[in-house]
Amino acid sequence: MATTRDGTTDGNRTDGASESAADTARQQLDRAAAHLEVDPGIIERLKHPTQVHRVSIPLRRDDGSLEVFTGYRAQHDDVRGPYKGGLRYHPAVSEDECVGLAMWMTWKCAVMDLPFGGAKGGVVVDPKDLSEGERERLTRRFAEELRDYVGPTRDIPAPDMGTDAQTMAWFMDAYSMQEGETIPGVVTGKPTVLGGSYGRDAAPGRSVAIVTRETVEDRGDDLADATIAVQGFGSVGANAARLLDEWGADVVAVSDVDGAIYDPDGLDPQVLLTHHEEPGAVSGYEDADALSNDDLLTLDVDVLVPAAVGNVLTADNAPDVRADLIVEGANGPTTAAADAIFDDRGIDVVPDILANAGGVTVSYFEWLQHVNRRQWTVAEVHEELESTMLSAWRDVRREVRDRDVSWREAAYVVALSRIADAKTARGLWP
Ligand SMILES: NC(=O)C1=CN([C@@H]2O[C@H](COP(=O)(O)OP(=O)(O)OC[C@H]3O[C@@H](n4cnc5c(N)ncnc54)[C@H](OP(=O)(O)O)[C@@H]3O)[C@@H](O)[C@H]2O)C=CC1
Ligand SMILES: O=C(O)CCC(=O)C(=O)O
Repeated sequence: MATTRDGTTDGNRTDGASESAADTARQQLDRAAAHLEVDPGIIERLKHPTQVHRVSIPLRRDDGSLEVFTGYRAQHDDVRGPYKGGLRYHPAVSEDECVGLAMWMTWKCAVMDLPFGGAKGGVVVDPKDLSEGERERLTRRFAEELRDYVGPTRDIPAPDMGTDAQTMAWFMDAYSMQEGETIPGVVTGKPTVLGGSYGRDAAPGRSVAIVTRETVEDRGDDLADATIAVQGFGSVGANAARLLDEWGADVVAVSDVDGAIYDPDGLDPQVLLTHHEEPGAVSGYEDADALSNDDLLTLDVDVLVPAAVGNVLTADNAPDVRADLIVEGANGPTTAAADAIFDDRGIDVVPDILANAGGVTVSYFEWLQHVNRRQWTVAEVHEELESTMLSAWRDVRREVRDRDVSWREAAYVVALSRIADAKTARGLWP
């Protein structure tokens, strides 16, 4: 059983809630399927991953001792293209969490109309407890253990929580050494010197900001008048907060794993540093009020952006949430029970599979750049991302209006229709 950084010991949870990521994903699938005429066999099939690989990763620690870590790669569905999804290093990683996250990747790639399926993996480890050398050795051994299951046309990992471009470079190098040739296409989210795309690091946060801007304006409000609370000031949260601030919104609260800071007059996310930039900088910040991560979620703000871990919005705190709009930066921050409460309370929740999809979208751009052997400028990446996000956001909004359903159901309707059509066209799918 894993011990999480916040002290809980439930192997499937990051917050001790009773709904696992796979439970949530299956309940969301059932709710959305009710709006579509899809063969029930296809829906049943989509409740199960195609394969889950569990590997043991021996690591020689710097002090000479040997520790064995557990890693997973869940491959959910590949009807539309190779499996695609990140690798997470976090103490609460579990098989069940990887399965739920892999399911969300399948819908995310379909809602963005990308030619990929869904996968997710990770290692049960707190990367902050490892030296850089230990992280490199762990990643190389993980890549060796996954060698038979990944590849540019099979399954393409990318960064997620606790991993970054450097992790992808080590993974790509270890895989390439085993294969006997350089194979950059085995991962995306690489450093740009190895064929990575400009703008990939900031892309999930950028898409959260774009989706927030569009949805706020669609509700008839002005982004410049909006107050925003962001849970998690890491890759997704900090990039979203900085862009929203640049576009005129007031980011009044942000947090890291140790707690939140709040200033009703607005923080300056441009000067606040992430843990990666300076460890402890957010919770150690002194010119704002200190709050708990739980308190941040119930602040009286216009927009709440949960951008840290899963299952933070539950049946327990959903009745106390005061935001009018929730935009999911993290994967799976809202349990199905909380979703139903938000529905009843008229609080719109723009789902993860649309909001944070900028990451996998720029991963797709990286793949295109690799195939064409031409690197795009950051301006080209931003322009393409903006237009791809707007097109997906409009597809989903059309379903929200036409079917009078929630944003999550609408996004699932778009995704599921495309997946079901692909399964039907390929034929004999069972
Ligand atoms: N990176 C990517 O490409 C993508 C990530 N996502 C999702 O976004 C979420 C965040 O990922 P990412 O930004 O990459 O991760 P990072 O590790 O860069 O940042 C995570 C942030 O959340 C904080 N945090 C960690 N644990 C907790 C906790 N228990 N309670 C509150 N805050 C916590 C961290 O604090 P501290 O700084 O102290 O560590 C950090 O500020 C995840 O759900 C991930 O799956 C979605 C799409 C793409
Ligand atoms: O870029 C990718 O392939 C995957 C990103 C990811 O893991 C996610 O969107 O949750």
